[in-house]
Amino acid sequence: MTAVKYELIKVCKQSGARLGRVHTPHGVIETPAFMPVGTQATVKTMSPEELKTMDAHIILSNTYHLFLRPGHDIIGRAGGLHKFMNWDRPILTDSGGFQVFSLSDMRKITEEGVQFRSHLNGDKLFLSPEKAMEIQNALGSDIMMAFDECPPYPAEYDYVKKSLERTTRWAERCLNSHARPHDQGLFAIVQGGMHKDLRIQSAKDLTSMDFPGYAIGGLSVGEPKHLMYDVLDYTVPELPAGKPRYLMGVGSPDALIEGSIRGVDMFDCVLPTRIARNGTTMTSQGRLVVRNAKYAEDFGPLDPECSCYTCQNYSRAYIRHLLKADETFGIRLTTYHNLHFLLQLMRDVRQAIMEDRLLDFRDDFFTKYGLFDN
Ligand SMILES: CC(C)(C)OC(=O)NCc1c[nH]c2nc(N)[nH]c(=O)c12
Ligand SMILES: [Zn+2]
Repeated sequence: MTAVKYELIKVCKQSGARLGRVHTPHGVIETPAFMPVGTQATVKTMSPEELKTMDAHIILSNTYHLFLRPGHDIIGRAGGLHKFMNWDRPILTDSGGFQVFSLSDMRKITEEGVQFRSHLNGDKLFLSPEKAMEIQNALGSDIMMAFDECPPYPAEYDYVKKSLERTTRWAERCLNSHARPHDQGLFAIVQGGMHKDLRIQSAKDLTSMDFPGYAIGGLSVGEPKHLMYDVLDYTVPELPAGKPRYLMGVGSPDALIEGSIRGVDMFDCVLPTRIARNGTTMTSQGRLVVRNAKYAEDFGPLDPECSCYTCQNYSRAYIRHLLKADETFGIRLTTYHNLHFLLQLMRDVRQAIMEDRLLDFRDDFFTKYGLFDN
């Protein structure tokens, strides 16, 4: 019995987007959902209480990083990741495959798995489907990701085909080796680059194994956005309507809306936390770089339409001062606002689906956010 179940609530009559719920051992996720990223067992500078105040239903963490430091065995002995980081809502852990390819060099891929050197101390390490399952079981995440290869972009057709076929074999090994002591859900990851026939082959092979959910990997890797949307247009329909669809690494406001319209239910992205650290914020009027000198005496909030803690209590001038003075509180304020902005955007998307008007919502949002300019 898998304790991760998708409940389809309704389909938007105007856009075809879905409103749903993902039930997990640690609670329910309203979808479409944005998942804040907490790679090293923390959503940078945010406390669990602040994440609950902005009503994040689920956060991400990462097998590769936690395997390297502090070690999944320590976290296991601490009682698992929920206890270790004091987060009692759902956690999704990425499988580490992607991070090996993007973070460490000196790596060697074989059918068995991937040999690589730690990007921290150069230690020779090895990750395989079985190892990735062992680590995620020790972490006790509610949703685990299968061990996959995210091919570089662009990549040769033959390489992408060989890679997706190995990713499918790896997914099967995860399913078979995946003992679910915590009733964890295991999502497979569809690959296939930007090739329609390969994406459909990957989706068909994986859905024939009946996973509790399906992720779409290998996108948002530098391809133009319209190409990502084309891939979604022909890949999402290959996935079962009764299971969640998770688009990995995607999180700009326009991509969250366009992905929801194409039937995606879950998203994650480091964007809101990463750009916050260099003083870039997302507001209803578009991006605002609060470090800019023009805000030195701007005593208004980051976003006049935002109800978050940052916008209720602090001015652009104050936040700019903190960032210029390298005061950590400044990054906490921009991070809090950016995460709240995307979580609020997804609440508005869910409301628009409920009222069958998501396409109208998209047009209004894009006009205000200045997305028709670029
Ligand atoms: C470049 C960024 C990170 C924005 O996006 C991607 O690389 N997108 C793809 C991606 C993100 N996270 C993944 N995890 C796994 N297992 N596999 C993947 O393909 C991906
Ligand atoms: Zn705000």
